[in-house]
Amino acid sequence: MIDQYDSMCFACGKKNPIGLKLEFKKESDCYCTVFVPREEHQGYPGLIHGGITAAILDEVCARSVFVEGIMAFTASLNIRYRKGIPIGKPVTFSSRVVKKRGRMHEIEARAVLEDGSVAAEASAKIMEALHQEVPIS
Ligand SMILES: CCCCCCCCCC(=O)SCCNC(=O)CCNC(=O)[C@H](O)C(C)(C)COP(=O)(O)OP(=O)(O)OC[C@H]1O[C@@H](n2cnc3c(N)ncnc32)[C@H](O)[C@@H]1OP(=O)(O)O
Repeated sequence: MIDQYDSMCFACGKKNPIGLKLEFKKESDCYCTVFVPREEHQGYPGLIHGGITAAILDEVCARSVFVEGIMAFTASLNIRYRKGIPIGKPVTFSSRVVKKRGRMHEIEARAVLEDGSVAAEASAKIMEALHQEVPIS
């Protein structure tokens, strides 16, 4: 069912022709995806556009709630860009839940380069929707 639901998502939709087609996996205490930026994701020459980084950080945060079968929206997203992310090299984006209070999930995420250095960090507030109509099992 999730495939049907997310087919046109810019970040993860398998049918979105201009999408990033990210695939995610859940590990013990985090949720992650690996992305290799291409030239069309560039801002300054040789470096990924910060908006693409933001989109992936947003996705890895919100989706970590969504995969639990909870319809939720990003209420806020704060990013610290520490290093430029080069085109053509794998970047690992991961998130973890820090706190949950009521409908609000506080999530932290990071983008890590091949050499293990942190290129970007994010903190997000992901709010459960009032009407939970998520067509996933
Ligand atoms: C398809 C498969 C892929 C799935 C992954 C998709 C990933 C995509 C993730 C996204 O990018 S979602 C798109 C970007 N986000 C949005 O478009 C959300 C737009 N905003 C909203 O829909 C609503 O504002 C929102 C659902 C976030 C909250 O509205 P509600 O009506 O549910 O809550 P309300 O505004 O009444 O606030 C409830 C409480 O939370 C508090 N609150 C709301 N936003 C807050 C915030 N940002 N920070 C702190 N507190 C906040 C608010 O003050 C209040 O506190 P109290 O209960 O104490 O009064």
